[in-house]
Amino acid sequence: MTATKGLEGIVATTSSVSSIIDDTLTYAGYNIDDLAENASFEEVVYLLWHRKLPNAEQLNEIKKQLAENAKIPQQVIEHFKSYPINKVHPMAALRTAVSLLGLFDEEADVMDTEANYRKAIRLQAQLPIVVTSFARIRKGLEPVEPRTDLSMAANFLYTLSGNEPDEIAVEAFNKALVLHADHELNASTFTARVCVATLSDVYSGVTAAIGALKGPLHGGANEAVMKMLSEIGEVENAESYINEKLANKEKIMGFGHRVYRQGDPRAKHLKKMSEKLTKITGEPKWYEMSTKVEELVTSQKPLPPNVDFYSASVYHSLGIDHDLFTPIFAVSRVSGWLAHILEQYENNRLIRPRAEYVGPEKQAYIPLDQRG
Ligand SMILES: CC(=O)SCCNC(=O)CCNC(=O)[C@H](O)C(C)(C)COP(=O)(O)OP(=O)(O)OC[C@H]1O[C@@H](n2cnc3c(N)ncnc32)[C@H](O)[C@@H]1OP(=O)(O)O
Ligand SMILES: O=C([O-])CC(=O)C(=O)O
Repeated sequence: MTATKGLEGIVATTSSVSSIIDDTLTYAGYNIDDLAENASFEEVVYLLWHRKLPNAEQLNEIKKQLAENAKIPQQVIEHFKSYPINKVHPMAALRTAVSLLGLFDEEADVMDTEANYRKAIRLQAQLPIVVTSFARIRKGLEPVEPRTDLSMAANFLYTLSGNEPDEIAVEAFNKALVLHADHELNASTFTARVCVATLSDVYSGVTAAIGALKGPLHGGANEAVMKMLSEIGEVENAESYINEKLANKEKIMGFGHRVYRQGDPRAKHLKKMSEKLTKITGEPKWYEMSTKVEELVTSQKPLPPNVDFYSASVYHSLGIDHDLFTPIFAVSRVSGWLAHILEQYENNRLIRPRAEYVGPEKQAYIPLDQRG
């Protein structure tokens, strides 16, 4: 038995949710470029869960279900208020809140297909409101109730700021949600599948996935990118900053990918948005600095930017706090986690690989009083 470090190249399951073939990403066969230009996030949620685009009636139905289930229990709000609030990372709060939501869902442990679908709707609807409520409570503000007449993208921005967002912001945020929704067997999705393959419940699967997304080698990279850009500060500092990092063999956040070799197809959409939004906000330096960093990294290493790189300046331009970037990733990616969780239940087998043992062998037991 020989281990493959990081399971690179190992095909661990079949799936019809999304695919990455020859650097092309599709959701249920639909190219991400097409979806990014045309689809609403709600359509994508339906697509991932049903593997077909909804007709008008089906789209209205899922929108209605999501809108009707968006309010979060008061107990979650009270829980947030009890935290050492400024010391808690919003991803930790989200992870805890999803676990808590499970306590107030009477169907949490009901395992039939219909009940699991209803839980998927509730989680998809409530996650954005969990994030925006936490973001407001830590600033001493009351949560804003979601509106039933707004899209998911608009409702997120509305419940975050309390003001109805403009069309450009909603369009950009919707596109970001579409682009982050699913990505084959990434680390958090794999985590979710491993968890529910024990026949554990949907809340456990999503809680586990949030934990995996939090790390800076995965979803946490978008916050780390903004930290790096803030440290660089001005375009003219980029060269010395990046060269020093590369010379010290430090990783540049937002670059590289386990699967893509030629580049992440989502990055170009976020790059375009970054250019547009940073101009609108009068802070083009974030885009200029980002393109300079891209030029410096790619001229020295075969490491194109991934989805996390330009999303940082996009979210910053929308006025979003930097530590909410990864929770926003989760607000979108929960759609993919749920699609994979439902798919896992439909054709389940326990996921239990092997380890190549590299420890000492044939040890004789030493009584406690004889050990050094
Ligand atoms: C949504 C997402 O999860 S997208 C990914 C988000 N994560 C990041 O942006 C963090 C930065 N990137 C990385 O850490 C990696 O590229 C990963 C985690 C995305 C992929 O990792 P892996 O496929 O395991 O590649 P691994 O980390 O083994 O790197 C291979 C080589 O490339 C180098 N490398 C990989 N990424 C980077 C980077 N961003 N900056 C500098 N060097 C890098 C490594 O140092 C290593 O070099 P070596 O062979 O000389 O030791
Ligand atoms: O697929 C991966 O390894 C990481 C990624 O890009 C994602 O989850 O969107």
